[in-house]
Amino acid sequence: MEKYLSQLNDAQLAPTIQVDGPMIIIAGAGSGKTRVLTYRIAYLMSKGVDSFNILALTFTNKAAKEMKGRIADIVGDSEAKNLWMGTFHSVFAKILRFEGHHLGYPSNFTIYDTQDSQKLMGSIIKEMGLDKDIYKTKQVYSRISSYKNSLITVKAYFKNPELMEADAMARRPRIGEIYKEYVDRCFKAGAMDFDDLLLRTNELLTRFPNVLAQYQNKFRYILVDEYQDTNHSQYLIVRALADRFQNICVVGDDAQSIYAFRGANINNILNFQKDYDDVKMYRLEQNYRSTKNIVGAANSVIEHNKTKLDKIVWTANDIGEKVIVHRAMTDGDEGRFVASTIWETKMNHQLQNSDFAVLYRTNAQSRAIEDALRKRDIAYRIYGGLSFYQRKEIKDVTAYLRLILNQADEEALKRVINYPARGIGQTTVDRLIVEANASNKTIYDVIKTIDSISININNGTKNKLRDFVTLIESYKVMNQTANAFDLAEHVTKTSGLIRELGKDGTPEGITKLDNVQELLNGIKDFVEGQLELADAGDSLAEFLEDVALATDLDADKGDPDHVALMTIHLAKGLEFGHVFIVGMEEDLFPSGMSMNTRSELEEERRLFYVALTRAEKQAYLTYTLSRYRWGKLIDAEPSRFIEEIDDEFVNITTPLKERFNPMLDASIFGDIAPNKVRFAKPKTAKMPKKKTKSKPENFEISAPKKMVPVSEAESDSDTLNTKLEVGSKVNHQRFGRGEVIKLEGKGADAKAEIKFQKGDTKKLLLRFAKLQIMRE
Ligand SMILES: Nc1ncnc2c1ncn2[C@@H]1O[C@H](COP(=O)(O)OP(=O)(O)OP(=O)(O)O)[C@@H](O)[C@H]1O
Ligand SMILES: [Mg+2]
Repeated sequence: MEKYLSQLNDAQLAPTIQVDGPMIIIAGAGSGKTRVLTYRIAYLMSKGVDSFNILALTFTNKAAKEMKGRIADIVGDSEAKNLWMGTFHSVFAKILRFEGHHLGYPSNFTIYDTQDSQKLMGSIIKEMGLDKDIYKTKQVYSRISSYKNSLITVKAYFKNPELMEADAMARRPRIGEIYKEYVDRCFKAGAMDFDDLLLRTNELLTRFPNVLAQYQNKFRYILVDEYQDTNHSQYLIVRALADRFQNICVVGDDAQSIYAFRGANINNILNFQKDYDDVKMYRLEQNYRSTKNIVGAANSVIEHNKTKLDKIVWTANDIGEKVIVHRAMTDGDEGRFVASTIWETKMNHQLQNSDFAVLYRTNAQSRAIEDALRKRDIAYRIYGGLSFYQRKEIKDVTAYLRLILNQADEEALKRVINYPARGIGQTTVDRLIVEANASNKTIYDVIKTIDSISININNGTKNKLRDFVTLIESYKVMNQTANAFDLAEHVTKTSGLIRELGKDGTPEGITKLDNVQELLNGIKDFVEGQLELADAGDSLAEFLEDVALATDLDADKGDPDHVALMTIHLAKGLEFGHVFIVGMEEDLFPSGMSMNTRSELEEERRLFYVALTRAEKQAYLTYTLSRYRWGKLIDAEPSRFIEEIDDEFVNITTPLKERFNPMLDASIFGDIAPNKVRFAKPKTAKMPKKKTKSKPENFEISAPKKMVPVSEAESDSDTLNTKLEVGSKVNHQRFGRGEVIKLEGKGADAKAEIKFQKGDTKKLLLRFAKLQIMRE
């Protein structure tokens, strides 16, 4: 048997080595679904399935990358490279590059990200003279997006009186017209938005049976992770592709379906058995990720949902610590609790920042946490905010690159036509747009033929427009021979972009310049990676596709040792040693907007289940008594979800006031970051060599000849005395036996430097070190 298969339990092994036919694995969090999917791919290849014939769809590009890396470890790099693996969006963007021409798209079509789409929608709303307070861009965008994901095309929309009526009732009777104009404009610009990547793939596979047959043959084995969160459009694509060979393996957990608000349909997983013949169903029950307490807590929560499949999740892992529930006064206090706990835990267990994650319901909650982490000098990273590639300076550079590839790209052109400023004003651009719409040409073509048309633009401006076209044409020429990096560097210099950013000497300006440099580095890496593959191909086009589909979760930028901050939605599928779920308050989590129906509330509960099950060792739940929301301090109440956890798995700590402790309270440090305090030279550097007079207060001594844990902070002070001295023999939970070589600090601040038998010397805060003292 292949060696890697021994890393699976029997229940996992069965679906892994089941080669043919439709199959579904429904199992709880942390039970190895993703591992099975990964190993199954390696197994298929070992059984002679050609790597070119396998398609694996994951929830994030990061997950695909990790999976591919793992498979490469088993089957070797060169084979793993042939696998088609990625998110629905990235895989189908790739197919549309090859096949989009059937639908009238150029192979170099642009992908509009959400920002581009919303900008275009905003300008259409403006051009149509609609009230922007009623036709709010974001709302119109999400409405149209939901039509697209339900495969309601413009044509279908206008055939459906109910939809039209619903929009009219919502005081937006002209949504249909906006929809039509938006679709036309994207098409004319040679652009697809995110929803198009699925909608057009569906259109392609439905309208062109030959194309469908070709991809059915190619993807003989299809695997889908996180199947519970597929939407209707994704569902149809998978069904169509798997229809011929029916070698489809989907894995998921109905209890982790959390994207209904974005069109995910839980019925896709519930009805899978009806969709195919002879579906093999597998269940995994053993959780390998979390402690018994975490698994127990998560199970007891999800029990409260009525709509669910019955599942068993158990673990053979340690019992671990109970889930800690902490009450804070305000969101500021909550942040300080998180930061100080991370700091102490790191110190006492010699952990990394990357062992911690802070999860929240809404992005707005990150600010208080960030402030507190910054004060303590703890490196963190926010995932899912504005991604690197969505920053203005980066979008400006990529807009030039997009325009070089596709001059029809309206959003790219509008971005750079007067940036850096070259005297082409908004009025001119508006006139160009009107002319382009009237003559059904692209804006770029209008400019190119500016001499032969009648347009109200003065000669001076016409010259500037001509210069702009000449500049872009010169880049196009360069693109035929130069690689993407050389081209991009040339563009940033000669377009005046770098000069423009350089004028701004503020720290923000400098950061922007650094970001542009970082982008260039990224392009360089990309190009070099491609050269390695001996596939220099159309490197610019591929780079831009990666950029358009990159989410912030995918970018591995900066110091990897950081605390991860993200919404729970984004944390799906991930795992961390220690997880803080903050803002456990009614109206926030569950969200105030999701308490009207049982199904909404149950989705919130599933979200909480996802959050809890990210933790391996320790989960913390925090709530506040009052919190700033919408600019006001409002009273908060603990979330109902806290009470839903069985008592045996939680430890509801005493209120903050009673826990007051100078060591933990950031205010006592003023501006000094505590981790600097930690490294500062102690004032009491010269400790007596032998019997020390200093008595760390919070320290309890064990009975003679017995190993007794030293109590923690809350110990009764009467029992706190110490005979601990230099030379004492101690035992530490993690580091084992050692000898005290130095003592310093007093009271809550007392530390001991201990030389452990394993060779390390560590300085530990006695208050939390849980030392056991060996007395002879
Ligand atoms: N048989 C096993 N032996 C040891 N570790 C395992 C085994 N199966 C899974 N694991 C580990 O347990 C953790 C959870 O596995 P995995 O991420 O595959 O679970 P999952 O079911 O996909 O979870 P989620 O529902 O959160 O996506 C991972 O760290 C994985 O490496
Ligand atoms: Mg998984």
